[in-house]
Amino acid sequence: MASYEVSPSIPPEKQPSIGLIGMGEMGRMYCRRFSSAGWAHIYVCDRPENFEKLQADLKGTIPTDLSGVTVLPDGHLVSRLSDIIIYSVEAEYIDSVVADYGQSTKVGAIVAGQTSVKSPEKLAFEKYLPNDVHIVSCHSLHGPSVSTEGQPLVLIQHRAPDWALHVMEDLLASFRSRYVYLTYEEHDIVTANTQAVTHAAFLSMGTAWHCSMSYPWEMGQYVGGIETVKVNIMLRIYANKWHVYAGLAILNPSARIQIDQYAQSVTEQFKLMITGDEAGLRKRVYDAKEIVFASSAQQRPPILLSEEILDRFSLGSRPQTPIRPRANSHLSLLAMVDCWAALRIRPYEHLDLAATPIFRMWIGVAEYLFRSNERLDAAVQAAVNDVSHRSDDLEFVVAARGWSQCVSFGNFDLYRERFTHTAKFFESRFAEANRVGSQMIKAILEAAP
Ligand SMILES: NC(=O)C1=CN([C@@H]2O[C@H](COP(=O)(O)OP(=O)(O)OC[C@H]3O[C@@H](n4cnc5c(N)ncnc54)[C@H](OP(=O)(O)O)[C@@H]3O)[C@@H](O)[C@H]2O)C=CC1
Ligand SMILES: O=C(O)C(=O)Cc1ccc(O)cc1
Repeated sequence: MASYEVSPSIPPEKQPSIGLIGMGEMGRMYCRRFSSAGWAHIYVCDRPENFEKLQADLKGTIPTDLSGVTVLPDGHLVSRLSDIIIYSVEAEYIDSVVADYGQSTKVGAIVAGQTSVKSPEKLAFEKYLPNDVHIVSCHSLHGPSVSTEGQPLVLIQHRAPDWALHVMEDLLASFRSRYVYLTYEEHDIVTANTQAVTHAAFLSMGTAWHCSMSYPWEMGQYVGGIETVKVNIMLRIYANKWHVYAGLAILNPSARIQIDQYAQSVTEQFKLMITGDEAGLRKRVYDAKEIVFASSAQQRPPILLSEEILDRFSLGSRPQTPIRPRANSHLSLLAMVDCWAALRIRPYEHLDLAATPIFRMWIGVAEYLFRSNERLDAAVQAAVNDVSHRSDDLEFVVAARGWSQCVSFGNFDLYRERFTHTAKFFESRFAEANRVGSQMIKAILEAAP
């Protein structure tokens, strides 16, 4: 394929053909977007054994939207026919899938991967793709149910001339996403800082609540304001596919360092709490605040809406008479900022460049606590002096260390067990959480400056 105008408005016979290998959540989302943008030749496949089911699914659910789409039995057929190919398969399998289909790639085609972690994808593409095809990879930095509009979309021009990058830009233009140009290596460092460590915090919350056998928002406690954000995002993550989180944590060489530091920050702060070292904890918290928030936060409007507006997205029934929040140790947040400080991670730089919606909200929650010395002092006070938080905090320490150990062992089976075990505990709440969580994310993103 040579350079040419790429737009769904040119005659169909002049349009490039698009191939999608892997028709799970992300593959289907891309397929729907390409089809409704008017691209005329879209070839898609999943595993061969899913061929009939995929045909039925695409017919049954949205018949009118999916014009231009042809379902094929496997990736060889897609690869032979397509000028631009996007692999959207599990990170764990990218090597074997590209090993199978890579040799069938059409001469001169452009190949991309949607994988959340790029190190294995890069190796697989370099190893198995013929030299006469171009590599321009991509990564939409949001989940399949979030609108693509305005969200960061990473483009990686790896083994390709400039015209091939422009073809990808034109192909994806209808998404109205914001392109972020990175190398493969930069991508993995940024996403370790933003996604992997953030997920570790939310996964730990879920594990801790599961181990306490509690749905905190149904226990008559105050779960409004920033607690609402924590609960909604935790549920959103456990409602997603386990392999997405396992892949980006285990296969990203940088992520282990971040996740390990988070567990260490949690543990060290907890030790200050239980030894009654209020001055030590306060110093540690304020030192971290100075490093992470000193300049950036004060000049920006807050990310989150007011606590009252966040209350609207609370799960469960709301009490007649509002319960005021009890002071909380906020261990998960104190440790997040401690971890950013220890690793010299600058969350606001990532926010501007390549933040996922979840990372944006997580900074928002941390910022809410750290912007106010009054709230921060209350958290430190409660952490050291109010023993009623101890059992929750202890569960959180154990959970954070467990996730860190699991990732450092690189064990996908253990990760799946841990994830699905807790996901089951929360399963009956996913539908409501997805509905309310989507509204919350939309409201927060729309309010973003
Ligand atoms: N979900 C998310 O929020 C995001 C995910 N991503 C990334 O996108 C990729 C896909 O994720 P997602 O769509 O969520 O995951 P899904 O599990 O929903 O989709 C992956 C699909 O690829 C299929 N597949 C596996 N092997 C093959 C093969 N040999 N040929 C064709 N299809 C195959 C899988 O089949 P089977 O299930 O049978 O294995 C599955 O249907 C992952 O790398 C993920 O990290 C990126 C951004 C956001
Ligand atoms: O926003 C998040 O962190 C999510 O959990 C959704 C997500 C998951 C995987 C990606 O590669 C990109 C986005």
